[in-house]
Amino acid sequence: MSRSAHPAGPRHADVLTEGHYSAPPADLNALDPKVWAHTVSRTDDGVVSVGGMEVTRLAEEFGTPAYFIDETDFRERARAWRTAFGHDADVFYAGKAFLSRAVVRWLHEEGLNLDVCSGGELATALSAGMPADRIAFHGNNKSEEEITTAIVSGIGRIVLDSFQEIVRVAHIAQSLGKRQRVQIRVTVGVEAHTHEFIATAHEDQKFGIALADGQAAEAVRRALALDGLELVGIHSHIGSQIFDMAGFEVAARRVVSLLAAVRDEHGVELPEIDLGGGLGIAYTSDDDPREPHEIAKALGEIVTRECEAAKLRTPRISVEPGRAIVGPTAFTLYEVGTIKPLDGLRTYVSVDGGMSDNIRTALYDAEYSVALVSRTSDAEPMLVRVVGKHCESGDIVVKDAFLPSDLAPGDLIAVPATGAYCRSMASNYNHALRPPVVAVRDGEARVIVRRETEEDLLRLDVG
Ligand SMILES: Cc1ncc(COP(=O)(O)O)c(C=O)c1O
Ligand SMILES: N[C@@H](CCCC[NH3+])C(=O)O
Repeated sequence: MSRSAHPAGPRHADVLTEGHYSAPPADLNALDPKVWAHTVSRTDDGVVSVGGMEVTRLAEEFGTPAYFIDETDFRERARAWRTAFGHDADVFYAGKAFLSRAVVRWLHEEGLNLDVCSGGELATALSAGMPADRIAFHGNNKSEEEITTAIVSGIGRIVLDSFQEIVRVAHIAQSLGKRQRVQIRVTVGVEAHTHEFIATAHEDQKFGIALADGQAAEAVRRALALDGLELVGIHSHIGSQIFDMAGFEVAARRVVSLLAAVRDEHGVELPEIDLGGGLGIAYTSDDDPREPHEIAKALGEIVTRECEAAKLRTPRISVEPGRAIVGPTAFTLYEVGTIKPLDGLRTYVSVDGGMSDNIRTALYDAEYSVALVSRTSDAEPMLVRVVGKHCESGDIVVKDAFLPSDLAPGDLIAVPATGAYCRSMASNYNHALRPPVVAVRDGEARVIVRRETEEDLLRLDVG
């Protein structure tokens, strides 16, 4: 990302902080469709609307901070993934990105499957009517209780993450008189180009069983020998917020070579491979994500080519996009509070939320965009840092951005692309009340996850 001098005069931000900022956009009132949900636009009076509802009205009715999710956009993106992969592949939405019962129903209606990674996500999915056989269960440390519940519910597959878990799941399934469909998660030894904390295919991290040193082959050997397991495939997930397809290509190639090795050793052709999620989205105008049909085509071609070369039947492919479906469909609406210009640096704009509703900036140095949405402005751009109200100097929502210099307390600003890993990673730090998620569609808004109350907090405090 390029750096530029601050338009309003001499600034020392370049030397004094690690912030990265582009030149201010030509038009601060413009909303880049790359980062905003599909139905977001400005009305003639300058107020931003989503799903046919103006944010000023939404703020009045639902308060701030709040997440607004564009249901039409969510459904369109889910459908685009399903149709891109067609009948020969399955799309499992990764519930960790954001899960609620309404979301489960939308997914079910749009024909997607679901990946869960905890008993809580499984309970949410089942309670909203997702058929158990369309659910996959992930995690590096599933409890015996979670495994039992999953098997009893008739879950479609459990993704085995370690040697110990192979034995554990087999034992539980057998004691329940069942044979559980499973995949083995392997680490293919790829360094995905993303933040260290969200890269998962290199060896020195907690997920999966390494392909290296014959470990994955040994895991297959053990799984095939256990009566409680029906080994149906191999799983790889290389990390998250990735734009470069090269890592997926290497992963696909290595997984197919394991399938060939399994066929050669055991005479068994495993019928499935899962290539995980991890596809990046646009958080700022500098990001250029790929469309689902491009991704589907690229992955399908590699797998087919590699299988032909290895004389294998092409396995059924599945993928697990989370962020790429839900991320762009929501924004967080905040009310501006204190505005503090720091001479020679930037202006700190405090909002009524912060790291409790979006931890990603503090955790991953994530970049976001921001816009004034309750009105337009022709004022000069000012370099801002949007910060929350928590007791941390790292409580930053948007590290570097431009907002109009006439910004005032009471204005509404919105941060787009907060559908993934914001509400799902929200916390009660400083006893913050987690914001609601409001679904907007065709001029109607309804709460799908309500705002927390002080009673909710106190209910857990039984001392
Ligand atoms: C196993 C697995 N599948 C799918 C996902 C979803 O990733 P993303 O939201 O980046 O698509 C994750 C999270 O990174 C994951 O760990
Ligand atoms: N929570 C991460 C992604 C990790 C996904 C789970 N493996 C994020 O916000 O980007």
